[in-house]
Amino acid sequence: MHVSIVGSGYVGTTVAACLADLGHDVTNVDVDEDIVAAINDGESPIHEPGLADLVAEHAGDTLRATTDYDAVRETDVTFLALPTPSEADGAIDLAYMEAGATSLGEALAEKEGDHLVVVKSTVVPGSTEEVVTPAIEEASGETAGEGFHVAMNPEFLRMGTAVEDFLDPQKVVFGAREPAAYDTLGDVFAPLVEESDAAVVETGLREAEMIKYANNGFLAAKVSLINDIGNICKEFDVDAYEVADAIALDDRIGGRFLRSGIGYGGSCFPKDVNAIIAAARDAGYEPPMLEATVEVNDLQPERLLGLLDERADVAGERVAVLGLSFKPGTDDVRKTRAVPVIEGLQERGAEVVAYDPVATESFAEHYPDIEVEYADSAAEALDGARAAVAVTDWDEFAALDSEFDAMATPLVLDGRHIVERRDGIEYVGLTW
Ligand SMILES: NC(=O)c1ccc[n+]([C@@H]2O[C@H](COP(=O)([O-])OP(=O)(O)OC[C@H]3O[C@@H](n4cnc5c(N)ncnc54)[C@H](O)[C@@H]3O)[C@@H](O)[C@H]2O)c1
Ligand SMILES: O=c1ccn([C@@H]2O[C@H](COP(=O)(O)OP(=O)(O)O[C@H]3O[C@H](CO)[C@@H](O)[C@H](O)[C@H]3O)[C@@H](O)[C@H]2O)c(=O)[nH]1
Repeated sequence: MHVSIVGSGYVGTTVAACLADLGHDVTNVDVDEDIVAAINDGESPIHEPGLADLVAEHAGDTLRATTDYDAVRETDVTFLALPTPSEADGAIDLAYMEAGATSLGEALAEKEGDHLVVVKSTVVPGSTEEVVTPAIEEASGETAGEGFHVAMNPEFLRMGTAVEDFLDPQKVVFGAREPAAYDTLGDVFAPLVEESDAAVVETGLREAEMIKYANNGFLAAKVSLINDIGNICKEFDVDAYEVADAIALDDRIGGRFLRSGIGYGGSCFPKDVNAIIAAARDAGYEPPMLEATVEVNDLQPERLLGLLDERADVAGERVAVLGLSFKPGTDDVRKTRAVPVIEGLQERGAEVVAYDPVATESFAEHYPDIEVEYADSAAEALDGARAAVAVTDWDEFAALDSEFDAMATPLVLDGRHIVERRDGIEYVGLTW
């Protein structure tokens, strides 16, 4: 099939390269000329394991990119993989969706025959019908269900394992109103569904939109619940990881997402939980569980710094921060827990020296107002430090050993259950 993907960021590039790999002919449309040039040069514009190989293999053949929306007319289906950021109050900002839908509509105005538009971005219930569809109708002069059709297909891939997750999903969700839309989506995903054990969920547009928020809300709440339990554990000198391992044996609970610590970050959980809370409030419902999810998450960095305060006054002292990315395996620093930790340390007058195996550059670019010293290795960060705070569970932090000997005082606060306890360090876990 001929498929176009509008927006070529983390999701758009991954989906495009994977669909090309599954045998489709794919065109990426993006406003960013550097991204377009990179893809056409056979290079991935983002860092994701396996993606560079797929882009290199298919670019110039069944994968291409352009800034020209007219290219969508040569395709049967267009996925919108545009940003859906937060407004100041956490509500979803649909401006990129509206702009993209308008440009798409203008291009479709001159297309003969059917076209399926699929919202891939994470949007609150009603957005596809009430914002995206009218924008396309207005710009194209066509009516949804006649000149073009609309569907919603949320994405569940994770950063760091995006290619693997997209190609081997547990489910694919097709939201639509017309049987023909399910059929077309079925054709796009057929090679993937045949190769994986993915369940196919056919549902309505609003249900598909909500499934994405329910998925992320549930997982974020699971992290906050184990953090809440972990904070209780700490008060009673109980190891929350031993507790988690035991409750995980109950398959109604399951073992995933039970790692307590400094909380969730990233471009999805914080944004999506806040967006669905804001949408619920707007509709007249205050969701206490999701509000508590955010509250507990905001508490964790301060809990860790509180444990530091009980042991050391870091004013004027060098403190090492280990990890800047929001999780291991990525250089993504959006909503990383490193920010509240560094800010909290600086409020206490500490001189922060930070180290991350891959995310230093993106952190410095993303947070130009945060002034810290960046180290080239964990050993360099630890050298002369009064204390160390582990923020990201990079494997290499588990292997640290004699590096701690160079600290001024070997006080190690672990926010991720990653540092190995050893003789000679004062080890403090957040929930264990
Ligand atoms: N990143 C993830 O892990 C993930 C996973 C699942 C769902 N999502 C959702 O997918 C959506 C996209 O997220 P992302 O992380 O890929 O975003 P991103 O910021 O990485 O990429 C968005 C791309 O859209 C382009 N763009 C902006 N305006 C445009 C326009 N008018 N026309 C064409 N291109 C335009 C940007 O240049 C950028 O390349 C969001 O709704 C997000 O919540 C993200
Ligand atoms: O037991 C756990 C598991 C995760 N986390 C933290 O939770 C955050 C999110 O982790 P993860 O879900 O692995 O990363 P994302 O790439 O943000 O993926 C989430 O967000 C995506 C965007 O919506 C969805 O597509 C994915 O399904 C969903 O897992 C990170 O800060 C993790 O450190 C914990 O603290 N404890």
